[in-house]
Amino acid sequence: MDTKKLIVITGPAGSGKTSLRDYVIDKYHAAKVITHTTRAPRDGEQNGIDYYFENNESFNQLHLLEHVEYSHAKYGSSMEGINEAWAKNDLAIIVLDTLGAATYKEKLGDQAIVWFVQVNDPVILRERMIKRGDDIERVNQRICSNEYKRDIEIPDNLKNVATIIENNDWQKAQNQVDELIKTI
Ligand SMILES: Nc1ncnc2c1ncn2[C@@H]1O[C@H](COP(=O)(O)OP(=O)(O)OP(=O)(O)O)[C@@H](O)[C@H]1O
Ligand SMILES: Nc1nc2c(ncn2[C@@H]2O[C@H](COP(=O)(O)O)[C@@H](O)[C@H]2O)c(=O)[nH]1
Repeated sequence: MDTKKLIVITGPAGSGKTSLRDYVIDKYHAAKVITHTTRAPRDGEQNGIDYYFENNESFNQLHLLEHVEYSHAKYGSSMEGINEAWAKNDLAIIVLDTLGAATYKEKLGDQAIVWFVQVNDPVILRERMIKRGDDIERVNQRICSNEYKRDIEIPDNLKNVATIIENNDWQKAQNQVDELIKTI
């Protein structure tokens, strides 16, 4: 059995995927897989830490395992990125949209452990994004995007694959993650 595992965190924008990823990194020392995007950095985001920020030209030159468009920006991840993370720790972690999560499950099989983060009221998602400091126009544009609408609920192809993490309450979500980590 392969000892290297990849936790794939997916779910709606604002649900808390990145917060839970950082929790797993801080507490369990999982290695972060940094992905690439053409979207502009948010306040406080740093190149090479939060994302590799690309322009269209540099993005098109990357050798990616998968790539998607999400609310008018491009996102993509590479096998090199996964291997770099696995070189640091047998447990790696990546945040992806639901299309990417399905692709990883297909390509990595049991090595990919998929978690779908959700909240019980979508109104909370917008509030969290605004509170995070996101530009309101960009939040509104995102909410209108097909990708945002698609990822609000777990898609059929992930229903038998992903474990749902309820993130209405931060402490409860952390407790659920602690239990899940024990099963890996
Ligand atoms: N349980 C929670 N209760 C209240 N606020 C939360 C909770 N979990 C996360 N947050 C906050 O909500 C905001 C969005 O969280 P986060 O950035 O982790 O979401 P995300 O799913 O990664 O979003 P995106 O896909 O838009 O990048 C952050 O400001 C975070 O601190
Ligand atoms: N399929 C992929 N999805 C990715 C990748 N990197 C990030 N994401 C997902 O995109 C949306 C938007 O991200 P945001 O940081 O702008 O809020 C979100 O669902 C991310 O999980 C990737 O390389 N491939």
